[in-house]
Amino acid sequence: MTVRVGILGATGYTALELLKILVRHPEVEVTALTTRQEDRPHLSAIHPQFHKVLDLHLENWGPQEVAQRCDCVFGCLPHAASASVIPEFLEAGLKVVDLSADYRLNDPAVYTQWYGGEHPDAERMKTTVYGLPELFREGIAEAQLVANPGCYPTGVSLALAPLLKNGLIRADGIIADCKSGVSGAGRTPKLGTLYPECNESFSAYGVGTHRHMPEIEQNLTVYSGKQASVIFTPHLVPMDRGILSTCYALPDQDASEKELLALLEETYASEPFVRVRSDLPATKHVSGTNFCDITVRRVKDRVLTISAIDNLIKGASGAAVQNFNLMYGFAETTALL
Ligand SMILES: NC(=O)C1=CN([C@@H]2O[C@H](COP(=O)(O)OP(=O)(O)OC[C@H]3O[C@@H](n4cnc5c(N)ncnc54)[C@H](OP(=O)(O)O)[C@@H]3O)[C@@H](O)[C@H]2O)C=CC1
Ligand SMILES: CC(=O)N[C@@H](CCC(=O)OP(=O)(O)O)C(=O)O
Repeated sequence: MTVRVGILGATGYTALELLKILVRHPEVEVTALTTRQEDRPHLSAIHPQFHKVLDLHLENWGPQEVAQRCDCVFGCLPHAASASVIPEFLEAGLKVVDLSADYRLNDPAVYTQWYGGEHPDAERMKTTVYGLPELFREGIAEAQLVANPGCYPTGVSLALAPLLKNGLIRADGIIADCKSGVSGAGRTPKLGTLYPECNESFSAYGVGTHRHMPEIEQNLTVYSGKQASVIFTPHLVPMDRGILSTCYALPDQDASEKELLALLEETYASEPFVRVRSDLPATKHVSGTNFCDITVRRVKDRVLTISAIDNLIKGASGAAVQNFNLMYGFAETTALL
């Protein structure tokens, strides 16, 4: 079976990583790439990596033109822009994996509080399946629309959720201290991601206000059944890619480091993309892969988790293909290992 795939927002970084994976996918033919540019740029002019690999032009197509050529689309658009077009693809019968934040939260009021403005498709967001298979596999295979998780919430939730659910850490007082490479901010130019602004500099941003805080809390709360409260602080690190998340939690039971590690190992024993390890994860160990590496430590009166992902792969495009594989009944690891 060949699935005809389109990518919306094909000039960006997540689209680039998606294409690198999809050209290796035996069941996929890429048939549409969109941009707002009017001059039909060739793919190799936008992403020179595909010179003599994929002979396609990017087109300023709307949903109807894309829907005629595709069975499934990956949405690589900014939030709000995404939800303004996705309903048309769903009405045309296509499957959609949305990499934006538009369908991740399940409460429209929380969306309005953190993203501003009314959600353009509020009823649908309440019931959209959240595509983090290791924690919420149920429903992905049958879903027409899957909300791909945020990059920071992926690393943090995979590390903390099993410990919380099993009563090993408390739901209150959690701190998630996270560092991201600059590609996390996308390819669209911004002052803060210009080379002289971010090179040789390490800075916090979005302190107390970052929109991934409610997404992390939602994941932990839904998975564990306990109302989680998290202080999330992201930092920008002068590297291309990768996220390292160090999380601090109060123990709920006096479990040893060995017991904490054993719980994580047991939880993820059959998960191909989560590697629980006793040594310390690093972004370099997962760069270019769909792995999330996790460890856990007891330090004084705290439990610490440390996890590493590639923001563009397990934090975005790799996870999107993992969801796509589940939605079409392909082996979950297809094109990803
Ligand atoms: N970068 C990352 O690590 C991660 C990103 N994400 C999310 O994935 C999505 C894509 O991210 P990323 O690829 O990094 O972003 P980029 O900025 O690299 O690319 C986004 C693309 O969307 C198009 N676009 C921008 N604004 C609009 C608009 N108003 N209407 C329609 N199209 C628009 C642009 O294409 P053009 O100008 O050619 O029209 C642009 O190339 C975002 O929602 C992002 O938040 C999620 C997880 C991780
Ligand atoms: C370094 C950097 O800027 N990272 C981005 C990551 C967000 C992202 O891409 O996720 P969404 O899909 O939820 O927007 C940020 O903090 O906004």
